[in-house]
Amino acid sequence: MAKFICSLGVAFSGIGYAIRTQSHMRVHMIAAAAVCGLGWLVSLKPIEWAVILLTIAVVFSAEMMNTAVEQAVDLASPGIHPVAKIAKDVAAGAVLVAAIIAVVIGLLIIGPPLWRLLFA
Ligand SMILES: Nc1ncnc2c1ncn2[C@@H]1O[C@H](COP(=O)(O)OP(=O)(O)OP(=O)(O)O)[C@@H](O)[C@H]1O
Repeated sequence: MAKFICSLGVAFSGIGYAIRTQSHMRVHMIAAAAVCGLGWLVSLKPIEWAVILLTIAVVFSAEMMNTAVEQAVDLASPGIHPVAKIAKDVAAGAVLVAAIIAVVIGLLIIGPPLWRLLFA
């Protein structure tokens, strides 16, 4: 049990580090809060909330994995190296893919009811 609590502690510490140091992480959090607010406004169904929350989790996780890759690469290769560049660029690409898909999912799920609420 103590080991589990310790693992939770280090995981929360990792989340805190990402929020404190990564401006993109804070942008994702603001976007997630805005999406949740809009979801509440249009009264999403439980399954729609599930998809939105899963999407938010994927984006947050991708950003945190990107941060982990950046730190590991800086530790392993403090100098400029083409392989270090590839590792960081691919990790950043993963965040971009997740963020683009998240925007598409948000538009598909929240777009139609929001449109009706505003213009119908
Ligand atoms: N050691 C390196 N060798 C070669 N290129 C690097 C190296 N470190 C960073 N780069 C290049 O600079 C880019 C930015 O790297 P950096 O570590 O500054 O990330 P960042 O801008 O802090 O990313 P984020 O904004 O997500 O935190 C990388 O995607 C890569 O193209």
